[in-house]
Amino acid sequence: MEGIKVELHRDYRYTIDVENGVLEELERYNDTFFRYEKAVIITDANVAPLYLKHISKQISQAGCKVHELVIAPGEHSKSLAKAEEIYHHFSEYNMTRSDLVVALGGGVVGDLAGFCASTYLRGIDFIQVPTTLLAQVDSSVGGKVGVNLSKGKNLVGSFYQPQAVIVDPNVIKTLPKRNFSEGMAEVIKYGCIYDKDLFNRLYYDRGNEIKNGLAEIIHRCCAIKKEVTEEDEREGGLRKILNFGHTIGHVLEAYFNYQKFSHGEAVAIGMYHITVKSEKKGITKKGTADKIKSILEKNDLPYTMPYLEQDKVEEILFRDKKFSGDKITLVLLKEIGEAVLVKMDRNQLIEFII
Ligand SMILES: NC(=O)c1ccc[n+]([C@@H]2O[C@H](COP(=O)([O-])OP(=O)(O)OC[C@H]3O[C@@H](n4cnc5c(N)ncnc54)[C@H](O)[C@@H]3O)[C@@H](O)[C@H]2O)c1
Ligand SMILES: O=C(O)C(=O)C[C@@H](O)[C@H](O)[C@H](O)COP(=O)(O)O
Ligand SMILES: [Zn+2]
Repeated sequence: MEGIKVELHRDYRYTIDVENGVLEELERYNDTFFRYEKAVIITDANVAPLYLKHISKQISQAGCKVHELVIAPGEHSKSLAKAEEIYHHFSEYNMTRSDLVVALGGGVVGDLAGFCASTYLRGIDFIQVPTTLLAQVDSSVGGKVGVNLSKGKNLVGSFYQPQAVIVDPNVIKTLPKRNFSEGMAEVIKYGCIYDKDLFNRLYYDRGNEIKNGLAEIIHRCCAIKKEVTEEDEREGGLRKILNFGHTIGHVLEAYFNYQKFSHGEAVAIGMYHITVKSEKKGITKKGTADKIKSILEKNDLPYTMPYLEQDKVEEILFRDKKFSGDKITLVLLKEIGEAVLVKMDRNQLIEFII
């Protein structure tokens, strides 16, 4: 019998607006909000007192009934237990497929709210309003949503694109310094894997230039992520480069039960450590790791690998999503601005990590 062809078109589009003050002018999105009967804004307890009231009012004024859900801040909220709580709230609010979820917060809120939106009723539209630097340059774009398990980062999730991403760099003014540095780790990542000019800008920056030019830097990072995810939405190949530093980073986060290192800090250590190793193996141009270290130091990010017990590391490491069978694709640098994907087995991987 002849095979049955199912041809699904993927002409899905969304806009990422990066603009200082855009949250003050949310009425620009009235037509979008008006399409929905109800909206549930999910945020955390640090962001709520700063921005929730204002956003809630703006969305209600567009004619959409608003519910507010405030979760505890921190990585531990990115869990199946929290997702289940949120599903119960959705059902109390009688959410239907003509309603909307708004993720107002950092990467934790975005990943969790996006995951709930992608799974409740098999999918409700959602909009990302990222409020950390990390979320503005990375997590709000590209559609990876999910939650952690104690055994590993983002082990449960899906690819589910937002309807819009609304980025107001002004909100970064209230972000604590440590959280700003965490976002810089992902900015540095983009420089390492894709954009030598961006890397050099960070490398030669003497202080205020980055902060003064933040909107432009956020815009550049979103544009890079757009290019990569448009070419490879579901991480079949190219998209893996966005995982530079993350193989080690995710191990560090889970190893210490998401308490010692934040995501950005763990990725910072991962980028430096893997580059030191790949320089030694002759894959990366000499001097690259030192350059990365210098930018990490300047941004108050860690780079030293803590002591880790090998069997505990292996238990987490071998669940990395870049494994296919017994081979993993590791993201390394050829030089600054150019990533390479290298396939290796478990033993070779251990050599890179320990
Ligand atoms: N989906 C993706 O593609 C992707 C990409 C990168 C990272 N991530 C995920 O993102 C998460 C990390 O995100 P994060 O670094 O934004 O952490 P986060 O969401 O925990 O936010 C960091 C802290 O900043 C506070 N905060 C947020 N906005 C603020 C503001 N404007 N003013 C004051 N305080 C504010 C939060 O309450 C929190 O305490 C991790 O779970 C990581 O795995 C996902
Ligand atoms: O969008 C991507 O693709 C990334 O890898 C971006 C990463 O910065 C991000 O931390 C992502 O959540 C990692 O995804 P995972 O699939 O490795 O868990
Ligand atoms: Zn990341």
